[in-house]
This record gives sequence, structure tokens and C-alpha cells, in this order.
Amino acid sequence: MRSLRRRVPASSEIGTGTGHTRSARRRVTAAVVLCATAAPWASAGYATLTLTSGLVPVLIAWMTKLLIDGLTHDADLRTLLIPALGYVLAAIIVGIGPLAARYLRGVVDREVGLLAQDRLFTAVGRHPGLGRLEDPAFLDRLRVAQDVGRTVAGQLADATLSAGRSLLTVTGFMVSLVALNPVMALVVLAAGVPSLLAQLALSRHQARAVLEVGRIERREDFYARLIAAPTAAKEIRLFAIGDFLRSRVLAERRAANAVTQSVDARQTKVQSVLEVLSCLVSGAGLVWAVFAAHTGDLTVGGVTMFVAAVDGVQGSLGSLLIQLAASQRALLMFDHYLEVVEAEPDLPVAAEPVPLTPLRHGIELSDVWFRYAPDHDWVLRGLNLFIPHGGSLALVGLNGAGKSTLVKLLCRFYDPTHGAVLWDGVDLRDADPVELRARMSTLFQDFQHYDMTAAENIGLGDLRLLEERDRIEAAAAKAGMHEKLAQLPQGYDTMLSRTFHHDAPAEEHRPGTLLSGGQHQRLALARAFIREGRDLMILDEPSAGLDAEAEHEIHLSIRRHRADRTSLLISHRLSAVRDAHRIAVLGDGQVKEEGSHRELLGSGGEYARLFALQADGYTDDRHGPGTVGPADPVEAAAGR
Ligand SMILES: Nc1ncnc2c1ncn2[C@@H]1O[C@H](COP(=O)(O)OP(=O)(O)OP(=O)(O)O)[C@@H](O)[C@H]1O
Repeated sequence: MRSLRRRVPASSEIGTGTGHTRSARRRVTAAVVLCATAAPWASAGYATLTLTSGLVPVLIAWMTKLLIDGLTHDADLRTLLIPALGYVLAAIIVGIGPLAARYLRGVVDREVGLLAQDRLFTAVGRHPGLGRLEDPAFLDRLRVAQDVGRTVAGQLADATLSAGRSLLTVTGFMVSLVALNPVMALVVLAAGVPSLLAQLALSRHQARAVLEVGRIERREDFYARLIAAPTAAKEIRLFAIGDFLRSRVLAERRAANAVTQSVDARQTKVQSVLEVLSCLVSGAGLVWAVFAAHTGDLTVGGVTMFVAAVDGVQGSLGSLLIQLAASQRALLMFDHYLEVVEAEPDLPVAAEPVPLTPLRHGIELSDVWFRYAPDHDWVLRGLNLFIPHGGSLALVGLNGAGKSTLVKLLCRFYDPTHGAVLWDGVDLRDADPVELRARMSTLFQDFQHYDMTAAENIGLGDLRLLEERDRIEAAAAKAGMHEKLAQLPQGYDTMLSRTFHHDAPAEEHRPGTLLSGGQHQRLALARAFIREGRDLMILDEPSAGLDAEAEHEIHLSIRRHRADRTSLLISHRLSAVRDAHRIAVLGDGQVKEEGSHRELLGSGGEYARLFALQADGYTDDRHGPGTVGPADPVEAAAGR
């Protein structure tokens, strides 16, 4: 048996990704593949339109030159017709091209968004443990990835294609400019270098700002959702903390605004300087063209072409640089998406998992040490415990003793830091977590309520039974909820939510229903019961919110349900655990005592002390000695 296992990263140690910087080429390839997979025809059409539209301004400038030169040199009508028709064609492309491109871009964005979201949530679901979702850095990145995943691939393709289009335009005008004035062509190009550097620096700054704003907005969302959450409304009103929460929302918004404002200010400053530089260059070019026309070195059409070429090179060079910077920004943002999608699983998953057979012998926790992070205290310190097949084990212990942590280790949401959890001798690290969980039925202490129908709230326990109403009703009956659910306005189809309507036409909407805390607990229990016949049943505080009668009924039901089944029951109510085959008392991260109820009472240890304390609470203080608790205040006030 392996007592010291390889170390597994705790939640806070888990990096937010694969830890390497992807090359720009890899990122571009990933984005192109995403677009081509999601919307191949629309992507190809959009790419073609965007690239060909890059040549149109050059076409228009040349047609204008030919027309003007033809007119000033008395060319015949047929010679003039060709540039005129070329001009009309270019004008049509200018008019229709952007409309078609916008439509195709919409198609690409929607399809890519869908595929990107699908891949993102598949990737999140691929983590077998809870570590990633308890890591704020990962959650920050996930938030950005959700936002950018929908649009960034399209943006990236857009920026890259637009850059390609601008490059074509720049090249076209550059050829013209070199023919007219090579020195001027060089000056215009050289002026683009500082502009390129400035734009790239700006885009890196913008990309960093997006992550920072996302981090702030995640907190803002938390406060904003709290203000509107029905579950929080009672405390917010009672403690009068609405204004406090509102001030937190506003503070986060101000912080986010400050970040975006600083980005805007930097952008305005940089682009103003670049504009001035560009004006100086084109001003110098104009002076040269006027002199050249004056001395007869340039025709009137040549001056027009020169002005258009300088303007065209500058304009398209400017937009080329902006698009390059936008591509770089989109690549940096896309990296967050790829980081989430390509992140390694938060727990090591065996390449060839050892199959888990139906439980024969039992589950053993062997010298298990566990802490949530290296700088946290140990929760379990060399714990040894055996859950025998077919037997019921109860776990008791004070708050924070580590009972729920032990449940999470059994479900393999985390791996022990040292030691091992063994299923009939198979280390859970060597098994497939999905197979492990399919063999269990668990009611967590912090069970989930779903804003769905009553039937769905139970059927989610086993999706194969979602439509099997008799199985759902049987599970509800075992949890003592059948009558209540059957009497709801739409029976089991009633929405258990006041936040959402049933997925039906608006005129058929009827208000949903809310259940009481104890009824929710029974519903969660029904969800566990519908997973009948699993190898291990874990119930973590199944009756904490129940009234005395319900608790009694539920415990009878649980007893019946877990008879001859392997079960682990956690409860602070010691009356509920007394009939378990064995009871283990957890303390200081270890099993302090273990035995049957009778054995533990006889040994006079921690269990006996806790049991006596609880039993004392039920002693009638008006009958007999040894009473505990305060005197009846009503009687005291009446002077009795
Ligand atoms: N996700 C987590 N990250 C960090 N620490 C945690 C996490 N969950 C629990 N802990 C810590 O682990 C310790 C054990 O918690 P656990 O929930 O296992 O106790 P418990 O015995 O179930 O307590 P209770 O009786 O109150 O339900 C506590 O000190 C708690 O603060």
C-alpha cells in the first residue's frame, strides 16, 4: 500500500494554464481553424470580400488619373469610357461590399461564438476536481475568456484581413508614389515606424486593461447580483445593507472606469502625436508637388495622383498599423481563451484508468493527509478509516473537524496531499473519476437548489430518469415529498422558482412556487434516492433542516434505503447515527474513536460526552434533578 503519494497541486497552487506563451502563429492558426470549423463558407466569403475591397481605392485613384489625363489631352470617347466604367464598378463594390461583408461577419461571429462557448464550457467541465473553480486567477481568466471567446476569433480574423487589405492598398499606392517621387515614398514609410511601435505598445496596454477590468467587473457582478437576489433580500433588508452594497457596486464601477479612462487618455495622446506627424509629412509632399507642377515636371493628373497616393499611403498605412495593433490585442485576448480551453486537468487523470468493479471489500482511507493549500493548516493528519462493503458508517465531530472534506476526497474532488483513498484496493487516483462518481449517490451538506421544475429537481440526480415520472415520484415518496409535490399548482411540473418562468409561451406563464428550507432538503434527498443501487451512499447532514417528525420519518426511510448498502452518514444529531454499524469520531484531523454506539458510550470518551450534552438538552427541567438550561422566563416573570 502506498502511504506517501506523489504530491498534487492544491487549489491555490494550480496555475491558470499551460504556463507557456503561445507564438503569434499558433494563436492565429487556432483562431483561423475556429472560424473555418464554425462557419467555413461565411468565413471564406468574408475573407475574399475584405481582401478584394483593399484594391478598390487604388482602382478608383487610377481611374480618376486616366479620366483627368484623358480629358486634358482630348482623348476620344471610347478611351474615356473604360476608366469611367471602371470607376462605376469600383463605386458599386464600395457600396455593396461592406454590406455583404457585414452580413457575413455577423454569421461568422454567431457561429464562432457558439462553438467557442461550447469548447469553453466543455473545457471547464473536463476538470475533475474543484481546484480550478476555487482559484480566483482562473475565474478572472474564465470571465475574460467567456467575453472574448464569443467575438475575439472574428475580431482577430477581421483585424488580420483588414491589415491584409490595407497592405494591398499601401502597396498599390506605394508603387504609384515610387514612380512619382521615390524620396517621398521613403519618407512616408519611415514615418510609419514610430507609429507602428506606438500602436503596438498601446494594444499591449489595452489587453492588460481588459483583464484588469474583467477582474473588477467580476466583483461588481457579485455585489450587483446580491442586490437583486431573492435569497439575499431578507438579510439585505433586515440589516439595511442595501446602500452599503450599492456603494460597493459603484466603487467597483468607478475603478473599472478609471482603468478604461486611462487607456482612452493614453490612446488620445499617442494618436494625436501620430496625426501631427502625418500632417507634416503630407504637407511637405504637397509643397513638392506644387513646385513640380510649376516647373512642368508633373501633369495636373500627376498632382492629383500624387496627392491621392500620399493620402492613400498615409491613410492605409495608418489603418494597417491600427489593424496590426488590433490583431496583436485580439491575439493577446485570445490567449486567455486558449489558456482556459487548453488548461491541464486540475487533478492528474490516468491515461489508462483502472476499472472500478462493484464494491466487494470496502473503501479505505490510508494515512490520509490533506490541506487545501500549502499555506493552509492541515485538515486531515494521517487519517485511517475503513468503510466496509454493506455496512453503515457514521462520522461525527465538531464543526470544522473535516467531515465534509473527507466526503470531497471520497468523491475525488481533491486528491490527498499524502496517503491514498482506496476502492477495493484501487487508488482513486488511478481510476476514472466519472466512473467513480457513477458508483456513488451523495447528498452534500451544501446541496444545490435548481430554479427548475420539481420533477427536474429530482430527475437531475440521474439524467436517464428525467422523463420517468414514476421513478421520480417514487424517489420523492421515499423522501416524504410526494404528496406535497403532487399538490402543487402544476404538480411535478411546477417551477420551483420565483425568478424564472417555465419555458412556455408568455400567456401560459404562471408564477412558480418556493419550497421551505426543510422541503428543499427533502427534495435534495429525493435526488440522492433516485440514484438507487449505487455502491456507496453518502449523506452529509441529511436532516439538518427538518422538523422532529420529518427527521424521524426521514431517518426511518434512510435506514430502509441504506439497509445492506454501503453508506456513510454524517450528522451532528447523534440520535440519528446511533443505529449505524460503526461510528467514527473525527478530531484533530484523525479518527479519535471508533465503535458501535453502545461501545462508544461505554468508553466514556468524546462521543459519550457529546451524546450526554445533547441528551441533557432534552431533559425536562421541571421533573427531577440534573436539569440544565435556563429557568422558564415566563414563569420567572410571573414570580413563580
Ligand atoms: N474549499 C476550501 N478551501 C479552503 N479551506 C476549506 C475549504 N473547505 C473547507 N475548508 C476548511 O477545512 C476545514 C474543515 O472543513 P469541513 O467543511 O470539512 O468541516 P466539517 O467537519 O464538515 O464542518 P461542519 O460540521 O461545520 O460541517 C475548515 O477549517 C474549513 O475552513
